[in-house]
Amino acid sequence: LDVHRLFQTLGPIFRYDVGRSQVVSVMLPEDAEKLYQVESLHPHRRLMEPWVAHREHRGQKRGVFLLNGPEWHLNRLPMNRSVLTPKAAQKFFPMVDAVARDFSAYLRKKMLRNTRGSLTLDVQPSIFYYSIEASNFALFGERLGLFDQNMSSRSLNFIHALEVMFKSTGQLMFLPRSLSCWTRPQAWKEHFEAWDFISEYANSCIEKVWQELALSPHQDYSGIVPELLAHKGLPLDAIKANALELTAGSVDTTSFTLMMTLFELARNPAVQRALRQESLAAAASITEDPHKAISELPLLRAAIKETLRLYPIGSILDRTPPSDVVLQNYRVPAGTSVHVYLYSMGRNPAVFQSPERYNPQRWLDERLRFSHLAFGFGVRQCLGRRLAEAEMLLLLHHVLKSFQVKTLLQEDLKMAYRFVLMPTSFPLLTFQPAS
Ligand code: HEC
Ligand SMILES: C[C@@H](NS(C)(=O)=O)c1cncc(N2C(=O)c3ccc(Cl)cc3C2(C)C)c1
Repeated sequence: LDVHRLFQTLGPIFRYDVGRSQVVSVMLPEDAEKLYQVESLHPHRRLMEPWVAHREHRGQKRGVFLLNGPEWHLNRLPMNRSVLTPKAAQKFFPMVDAVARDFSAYLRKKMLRNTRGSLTLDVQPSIFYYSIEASNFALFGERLGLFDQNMSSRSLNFIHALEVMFKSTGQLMFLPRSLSCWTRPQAWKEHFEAWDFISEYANSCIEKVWQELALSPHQDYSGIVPELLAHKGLPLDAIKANALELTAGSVDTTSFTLMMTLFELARNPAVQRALRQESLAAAASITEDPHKAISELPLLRAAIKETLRLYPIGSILDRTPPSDVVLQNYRVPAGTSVHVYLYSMGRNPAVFQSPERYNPQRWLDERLRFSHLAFGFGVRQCLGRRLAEAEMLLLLHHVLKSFQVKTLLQEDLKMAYRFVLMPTSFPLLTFQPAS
């Protein structure tokens, strides 16, 4: 938010020094496009030092997020095949769909317990459980049953470990370790403990699938990680490192985007009604083939883009261009770290008309060039994009088809940057059968 104010006083580009390193900050689509045009086959991102420190301390390999250069490329290609291609999506959409339907049934069951036939709750725990349940099923082919029993302690501990890891990341990522190990020793301790739990959680999921496949080689598709293990496109320790990123990276990202979408739909009933109509019309064909949600729900896809415009959970794109690049008439030398601020881009009236309005239709009406950057750009864009879209599209489709969501709160929510951009608090939402 400070950077957002800086752009308003300094203009669309500025440079600041953090210790020894310089960062150039931009927020216009044209500058993001220039970075895309000069990037190499292995686009370079500055690494998250606290995360790398943990991997080195534990002698663990790194996943694609923490790699650069040829090693990144060697990992990214087999990962794309199992996670990002339409062929892969065709296989895991039905698995996510089953979980989204269970979530909708779970809401209905709780609604029927209420004499007024409505359900008012803090939706955050339920949404977090949904994204863990859906991702675990798509990744490992196993249902955790989080909607059946009440809050399982193992998943609660996993969510808590992620929360501690993200919070300490936000505290440590802007300072060199040589400094922060003295100024924030407690944050480092919490950071490593959280990572140890997260790694153990993800590794136990992989060990179970590894053992099952070793004992009885399974022929047909049973999830993303079994596919990676069967294809042998990567050594086991590289698969473990990447599966850790997919497991841990699929919780807060989709959960907060879903929560912010439900909140905006609750305070924009006209938009919510239009989406309900679209979902009711598409319901039959999505029942027949859940992957059709991609083509049959254009307004809902636009609503997700609109949520990510106002609340980009990955709010800073980071590139180190391999050659000099001119941004806003300044020559930025090769090797300079450049940040693209999506929060400021999304709220810039020069880029989006009446930016404060939640208006998904804008994505269907206007030609918005290089303006949907919420998943990044180029070959280094978000690896989990298709799984994220599946989880968000299908949950919203099944919920909006059957229920209306309302809230008393009409004011904007205060957002905080804890590596993931997230709301500092979240209002009660009320679900009722769609009238
Ligand atoms: C299942 C895992 C997963 C999910 C879910 C996921 N991501 Fe990602 N995302 C990744 C990984 C892995 C990377 C690192 C890719 C790389 O560096 O090659 C990444 C990278 C990114 C980047 C940086 C891209 C770039 O060009 O530098 C952005 C932005 C991003 N994700 C946004 C999102 C958003 C927005 C969502 C959901 C609303 C999301 N991600 C959900 C796994 C995921
Ligand atoms: C929030 C946004 N930041 S970003 C990548 O744009 O700068 C983002 C987008 N997509 C995925 C993530 N991940 C996580 O949350 C996460 C947790 C633990 C691990 Cl081991 C790996 C991850 C990744 C980086 C996949 C984060």
